[in-house]
Amino acid sequence: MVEIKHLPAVNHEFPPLKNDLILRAARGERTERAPVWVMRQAGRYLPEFRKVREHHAFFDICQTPTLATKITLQPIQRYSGLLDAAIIFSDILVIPQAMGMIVEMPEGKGPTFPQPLAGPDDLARLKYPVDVDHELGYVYEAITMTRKELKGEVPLIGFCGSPWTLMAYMIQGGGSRGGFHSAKRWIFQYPAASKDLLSRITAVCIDFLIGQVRAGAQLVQVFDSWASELSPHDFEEFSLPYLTAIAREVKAGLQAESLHPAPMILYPKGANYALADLARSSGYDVLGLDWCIEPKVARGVVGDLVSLQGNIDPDILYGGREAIEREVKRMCEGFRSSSTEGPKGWIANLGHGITPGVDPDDMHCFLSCVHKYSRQTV
Ligand SMILES: Cc1c2[nH]c(c1CCC(=O)O)Cc1[nH]c(c(CCC(=O)O)c1C)Cc1[nH]c(c(CCC(=O)O)c1C)Cc1[nH]c(c(C)c1CCC(=O)O)C2
Repeated sequence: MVEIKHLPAVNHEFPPLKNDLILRAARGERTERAPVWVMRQAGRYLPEFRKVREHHAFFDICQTPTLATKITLQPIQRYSGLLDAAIIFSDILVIPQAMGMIVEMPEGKGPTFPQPLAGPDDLARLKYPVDVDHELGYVYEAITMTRKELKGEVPLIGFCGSPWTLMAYMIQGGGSRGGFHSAKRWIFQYPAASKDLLSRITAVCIDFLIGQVRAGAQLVQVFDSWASELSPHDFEEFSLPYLTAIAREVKAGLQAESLHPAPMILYPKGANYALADLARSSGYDVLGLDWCIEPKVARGVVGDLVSLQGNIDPDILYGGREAIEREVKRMCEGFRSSSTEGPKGWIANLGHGITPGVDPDDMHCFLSCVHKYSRQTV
């Protein structure tokens, strides 16, 4: 059982936590089996989500705490006893909205910014400074409500996008389909303005993550989903310093307010070349892996400095039950530190978010297989 040593400044009454597996794994401890959750576990592959979505616009759901709570709980209820964490229903793009940008989410089309940032002069259009608690207070409300409704079954994860990934959307104006050429052009043509923008986003991320913990989040994850667009050199210049600042300032902020020292997870998709540096000096407790690196190689690179999360290819969920079982078994063996003991410092997950076409029963199979194959054998 996890003991919350410091009383939060906002003293919410939350039910006692019954399953702290993910918190222990995040702290690098050995666990009797791997805790498991799945990125985008509350979303379009679930018919119960699509049903709610039929009646509400995407960001209306995010901004309505009762609806966000209901959807956050959907996978926890459907996969009763199989998931070891909930992630608050929201989106990384609420930060650009808080900074004054319009973001739309037309059904089935992905995010759209009608007026993306065209050049450095457009930075003047952004709110500055941003009153994060005011702009994103609805996320905090959803977190507090969800934490109560979870009744201590599993911990609740809060999150935000990384500065680089958010900058990429704010300039590109949409999803990944057309590539991120405009955003990349900024870092080469306007490096100073790019850094100005990255610093502004970083400040919002810091306040937002601290606010989420204050509201009841027990872990936080930073999604650098488009780290894969950057060369190792550019990652070091345009992503890493901002990620590091977030970890440092969030931890300092939590300590200053005597808040729960929520473990911090970084998911730097496609930046496996940076794992050694990230483990040594980024300040995150857990590094999320995509599927392009073998677990044993990743562990070899990071040593015991951090916990790891991941990392099965999400498309394995389209491969049928036999393939799911075979590949989960292989993943569990890859993360095992000895042939008999349970895993140490490992949170099982996919290597990226679950995709909309997955059959929810195949997700069930994935979760059950993690329970079965990650268990200690003595
Ligand atoms: C890049 C990114 C985004 N959003 C997010 C990321 C990082 C994770 C990743 O890399 O996949 C993060 C995110 N988005 C959503 C959540 C909460 C749900 C959960 O994780 O369980 C989380 C953690 C809901 C969502 N975010 C979105 C939906 C579908 C929206 C709809 O119903 O139309 C949901 C449930 C829309 C969204 N939002 C975004 C895209 C590219 C899309 C369209 C593609 C897609 O659907 O995956 C931006």
